[in-house]
Amino acid sequence: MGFDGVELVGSMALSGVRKDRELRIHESLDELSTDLADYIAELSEASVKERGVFAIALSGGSLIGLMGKLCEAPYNKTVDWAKWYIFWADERVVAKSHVDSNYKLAKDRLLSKVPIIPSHVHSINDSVSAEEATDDYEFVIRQLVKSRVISVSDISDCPKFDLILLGMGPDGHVASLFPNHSVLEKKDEWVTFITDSPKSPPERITFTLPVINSASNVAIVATGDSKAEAAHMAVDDMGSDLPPVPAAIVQPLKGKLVWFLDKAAASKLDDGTQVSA
Ligand SMILES: O=C(O)[C@H](O)[C@@H](O)[C@H](O)[C@H](O)COP(=O)(O)O
Repeated sequence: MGFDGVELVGSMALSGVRKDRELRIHESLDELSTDLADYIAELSEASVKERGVFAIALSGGSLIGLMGKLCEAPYNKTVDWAKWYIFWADERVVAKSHVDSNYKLAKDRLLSKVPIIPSHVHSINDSVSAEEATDDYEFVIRQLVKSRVISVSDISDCPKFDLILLGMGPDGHVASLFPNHSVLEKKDEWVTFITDSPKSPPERITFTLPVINSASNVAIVATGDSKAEAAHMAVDDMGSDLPPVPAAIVQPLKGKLVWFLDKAAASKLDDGTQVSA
């Protein structure tokens, strides 16, 4: 089966059809962090109950700091960490010990503080080229789909992660899918790479849009004034004249999309005054 559904989702964004997503807008970063931790813990519990495992993909940036409450009570004790399998929706092509590494960020701030099984942490190979690391990573994911650690989508031939967590840049990029970049057109691969990222560092590995849109759950977490315009362009109906920002094309085919925003990032939304309880 091809990726026709993903193309349909793309054209829905272009034609301005109202998108199916939940907005969670918070007064403070503290409230947002608590809600994000609750959301992740609930999805983990549901997935472990249903499948016995929880396959979660992380991104880099401020998202990881905002997940920090997961390391604290009650989550550090109540989450079934041994059932977590960790992946990266995108990674910078640098050594794992490099300050720019998304793996290092997650390890330092989150993974080293909770009892995750080290062999369940599927980071990207940092000792080969971007192209080889991409092939390696897709191979690893294919093996884990075969062994059902990751489900497979019934409507695309993509893996179906239980949760993909994305940050969003001020230009509306998610993972390493940048606006007006040919990486947005990649449909036949699960994982791809770029060597000309507008955000440093230039070499990056990323899930493709079909993989993101095949997940059971996708969350986009964006905070601060600098994200307000991109959030507006991604969340609100922009008509058909403008090319959609990458975050606007994140529309899970069958899964659920939740946006976590603070008031600053939501300040330009058509209904951005609605703060979550
Ligand atoms: O490796 C990366 O650079 C990311 O995965 C990228 O997609 C990030 O999530 C956004 O740029 C938002 O980052 P901030 O939340 O730090 O602005």
